[in-house]
Amino acid sequence: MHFPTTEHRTLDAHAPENPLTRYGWDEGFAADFAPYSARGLVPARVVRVDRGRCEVATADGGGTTTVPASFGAVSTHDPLRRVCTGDWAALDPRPADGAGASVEALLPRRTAFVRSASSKRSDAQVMAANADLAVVAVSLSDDPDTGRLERFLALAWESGAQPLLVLTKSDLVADAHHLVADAAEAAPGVPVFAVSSETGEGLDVLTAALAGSTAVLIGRSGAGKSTLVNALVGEEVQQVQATRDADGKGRHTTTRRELLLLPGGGALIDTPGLRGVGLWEAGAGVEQVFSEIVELAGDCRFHDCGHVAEPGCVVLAAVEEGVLPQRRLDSYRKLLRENARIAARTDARLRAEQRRVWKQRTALGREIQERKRGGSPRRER
Ligand SMILES: Nc1nc2c(ncn2[C@@H]2O[C@H](COP(=O)(O)OP(=O)(O)OP(=O)(O)O)[C@@H](O)[C@H]2O)c(=O)[nH]1
Ligand SMILES: [Zn+2]
Repeated sequence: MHFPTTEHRTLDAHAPENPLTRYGWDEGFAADFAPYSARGLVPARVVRVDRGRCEVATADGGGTTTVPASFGAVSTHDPLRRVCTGDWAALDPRPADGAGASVEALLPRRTAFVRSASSKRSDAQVMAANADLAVVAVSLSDDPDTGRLERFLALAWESGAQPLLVLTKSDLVADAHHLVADAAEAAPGVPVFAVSSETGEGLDVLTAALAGSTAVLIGRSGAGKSTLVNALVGEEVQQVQATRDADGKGRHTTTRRELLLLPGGGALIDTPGLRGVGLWEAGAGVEQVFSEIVELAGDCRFHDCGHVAEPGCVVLAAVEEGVLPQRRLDSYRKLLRENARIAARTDARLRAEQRRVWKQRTALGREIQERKRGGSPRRER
């Protein structure tokens, strides 16, 4: 049978698929969105944030729209509440005042990949929202740095997404098998893939693992992330992207921290190479990375055992018996300490913020008192 393409569409018995399904829209998000639908708002996925503007994909038309990244009545200084790539936004497509479309609210994030913005400051930075998978890319050609891998995995777990470990550049090593085994030891509960973007080895398996999910790709600079993204996205999608540009020029470079659709299904959020990653309140993530130690620790005599020299310490016994590598225990302690330091810094920041709010309130209180006494307020608020 042969149908002309247009007729084929109208004859199709199935309801047309919501274009946002490709972007990860599902029943759960639809349920969260119901109150916004009632207000005439439409769902949109943030595919890119850049200098106060964000690019969003909506259900109508094949393209994306650029709207201001700020939202809500109150502008917030809390970085965790800023629009970020992967967010689901409630968009007002046609505000009454005739202004352009705007973001009115964000759906609650299922997951958030957060790191501290710099090692010196206690700022959090959300790199990606609503990723189902957190793909940690590590090059097989680099000297293995298990400590760094464990740190990346702690962040990945902490995001709430399921971590995957992708060992890149497999074409550069003769025997990847033992390297894969070493990495797997540091990554309990994490599926491990060895791939080469050069030869294509392992890409089909990875493509299948990513299908139907939103994944965020993280890893240090030079790990081969861009090359992997290009290999996974392929020529075809780049062209689709190019033709949908309004000016018809198209983009030929991959913009970092952009949500890209994969031809095999699913979406991928690329992030810029992280020279180092600071943990951000990653206590739960650290416990996940060292789940075998946490499990052992449940049998230590003291429930607050530090696994240093305590009697009846099952963790130390496991090291003694050669079941648990000493390196793993050292690494665990190191990341716990680092996380505690960051938590303390965050507390200090919160205290400072509370002081500021308290000062404002006192000033406001004074103003009200003065007004009651008939004095004029000292400043407009
Ligand atoms: N042989 C080989 N080289 C690769 C492979 N993947 C990436 N490379 C090379 O590794 C280098 C770094 O790759 P990129 O893709 O730029 O790494 P990146 O992780 O995106 O780095 P940043 O952009 O700094 O975050 C480049 O010279 C790539 O050509 C691979 O599978 N095999
Ligand atoms: Zn112990």
